[in-house]
Amino acid sequence: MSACALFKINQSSIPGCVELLPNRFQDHRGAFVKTFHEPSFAKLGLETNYAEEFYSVSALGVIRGLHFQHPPDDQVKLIYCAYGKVQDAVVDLRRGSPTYGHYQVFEISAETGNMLYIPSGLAHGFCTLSEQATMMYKVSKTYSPACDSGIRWDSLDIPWATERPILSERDQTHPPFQNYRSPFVYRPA
Ligand SMILES: Cc1cn([C@H]2C[C@H](O)[C@@H](COP(=O)(O)OP(=O)(O)O[C@H]3O[C@@H](C)C(=O)[C@@H](O)[C@H]3O)O2)c(=O)[nH]c1=O
Repeated sequence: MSACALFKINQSSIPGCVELLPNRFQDHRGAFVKTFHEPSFAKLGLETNYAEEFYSVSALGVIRGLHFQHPPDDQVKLIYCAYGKVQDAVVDLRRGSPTYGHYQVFEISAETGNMLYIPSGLAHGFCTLSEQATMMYKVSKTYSPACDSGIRWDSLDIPWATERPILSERDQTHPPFQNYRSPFVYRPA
């Protein structure tokens, strides 16, 4: 684990993907958490330019994913859970990466306040573990329906918390990972 003044960093097994633990100021009113600080991100070598911010609200047992935007509108994502708890998963789609085709699973929760920094070239998805979960996103490129893509949530052996998830229609039609011809190429930092 490395640290800067505002964030502790846990490296994941997938190069470039890191878990951030922001400082949490707790008092008798509740908590105060800073989720983005440009100078700290710059010092940590993380993307500082975000083009959009959005959130989703999901019921227990929902899986959203596994999503990414392909080039030229590929995105870095910074995500956290503002309410509830999710099982989050990322998959490395970067050809030539030492972890190409590997996934990593994280538990992301409002209580822990942990965040995930997801570089371009990773597919992302999550399963809601609480009655409801609100997932917050900052992304480095705006939404591009033409580049918005996915691979099937169940095409790797990710140990999802549910076998019968609530899915969007679109998420039932993505190709499996094995059939996806990835345009992403790994570039070591
Ligand atoms: C992602 C997105 C969707 N939309 C629209 C399209 C659609 O009508 C509606 C819901 O879209 P989706 O079903 O794709 O929403 P959702 O399944 O929540 O998509 C998200 O999933 C997670 C796992 C991610 O990693 C995100 O980047 C994003 O892809 O919102 C936008 O207008 N802008 C956006 O940036």
